[in-house]
Amino acid sequence: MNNTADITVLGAGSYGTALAISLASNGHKTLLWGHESEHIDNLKRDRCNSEFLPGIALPDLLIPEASLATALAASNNVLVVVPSHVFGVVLKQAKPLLRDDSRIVWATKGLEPETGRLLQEVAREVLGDKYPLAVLSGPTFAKELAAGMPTAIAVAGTDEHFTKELVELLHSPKRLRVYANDDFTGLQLGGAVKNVIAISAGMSDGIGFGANARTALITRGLVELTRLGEAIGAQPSTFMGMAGLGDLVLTCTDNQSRNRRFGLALGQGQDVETAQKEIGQVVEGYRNTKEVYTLAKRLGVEMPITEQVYRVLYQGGTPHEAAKALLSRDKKSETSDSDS
Ligand SMILES: NC(=O)C1=CN([C@@H]2O[C@H](COP(=O)(O)OP(=O)(O)OC[C@H]3O[C@@H](n4cnc5c(N)ncnc54)[C@H](OP(=O)(O)O)[C@@H]3O)[C@@H](O)[C@H]2O)C=CC1
Ligand SMILES: O=C(CO)COP(=O)(O)O
Repeated sequence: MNNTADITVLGAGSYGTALAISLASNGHKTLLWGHESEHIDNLKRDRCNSEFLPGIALPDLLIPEASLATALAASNNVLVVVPSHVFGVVLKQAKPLLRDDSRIVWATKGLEPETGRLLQEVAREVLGDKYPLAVLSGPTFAKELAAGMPTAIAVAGTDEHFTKELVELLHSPKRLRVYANDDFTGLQLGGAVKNVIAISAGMSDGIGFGANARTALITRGLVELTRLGEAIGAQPSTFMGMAGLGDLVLTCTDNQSRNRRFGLALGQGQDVETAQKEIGQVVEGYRNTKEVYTLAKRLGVEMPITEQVYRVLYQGGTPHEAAKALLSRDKKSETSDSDS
C-alpha cells in the first residue's frame, strides 16, 4: 500500500503536537490526528496549537487531520501520544482502520489503569501479534522539543527493523538525538515510575524542604524503579539511561513537569482534586501511583516512596506524614536491601 505520509501521530495534545512538529521539521510529511474536530480546525486555521503550545508555528509538512480513518490510511507508521488511561480505548478505535503493514509506536508514559499492566500488554491484547510495536521514552518536555531545543530520547521495540526506522525518522543532528535501546519493558516502566517520584519531589519542595531532600528522593526513587524493573524482567542498566535517571532528573527538578507541579501544590497544602484541576492537563502520576503501587504489592517489591505518595493521593495522608514516615524508616545499607 502506498504511503501518502511518512508517519501519523494520534493525539493532538502538547506532546503529540511537539513530536509531530519535530518529525515535520525533519522533512517528514506528518499527519496529526486529534479526537476533537474543533481543535483540529483551530490547528488548521492558526497553524499553531494555541491551546497546548502557544507561539510555536506548525511546519508546512504537518497536516492536522480530524478523521481517524484518513489518518491511519495515510501511513503505516502510527505514533500514539494519548494519555495512558485512554491508550486502550484509542487502540480499539484504531484497530479496524489499521493497514496490514501498520506499525505502532507510542510515547505515552504510564501503565494500564487499575491493573498496572505495561502498555505493550494492552497493545497485544487489543491488536494481537500482527503488528510490530515500539515505545519512545526519555526526558523530553513538549515545549522544548517543539521549540527545537536540543533533546535526547530512547526507543525500543519488538522489531529491530522498525526501531531502526524510527531512529531515522526522529533523529535530527540539529535538535533531537535518538538512542536505540533493546529493553522494551524497561523503557515503558521508567516512563511510568518517574511520574510518581516527580510527585514526591514536588511534595518535598512544596513543604519547603531543600535540594538535599529532593536529591535523596531522586536517588532512592531510582533504586525503587530498578528493583521493580528487575522484578518484571527489565535490564537494570536501562534505568541509568534516558528513561530512568534522565527522566527522573528532568521531571523531579523542573517546574515544566506537571507531576512535579502537582506534588508542589499538595506539599503547599492544596487538596488532590484542586491541584489536578489547576494543572489543566494530564497528570499521569496520579493514576500511575495507584498502578505502580498495585504492581509492586503484587510482586512483593519494596517501594517506600511510592507507598507514601499512594497514602497521600488515595488514603488521606498528608505530605508531612509521608516525609516523617520515610525519614523514620529503619536504618539500612545503601547497596543491599538488608539492615545496616
Ligand atoms: N507533555 C510532555 O512534555 C510529555 C508527555 N508525555 C506523555 O505523553 C502522553 C500525552 O501527554 P500530553 O500530550 O502531554 O497530554 P496533554 O494533556 O497535553 O494532551 C492530551 C491530549 O490527549 C487527548 N485525548 C484525551 N482523551 C482522548 C481520546 N479518548 N482520544 C484521543 N485523544 C484524547 C486530549 O484531548 P482533549 O484536550 O480534548 O481532552 C489532549 O489533546 C502522556 O502519557 C504523557 O506522559 C511524554 C513525554 C513528554
Ligand atoms: O514526561 C515528561 C518529560 O519527559 C513530562 O513530564 P510531566 O508529565 O510531569 O509534565
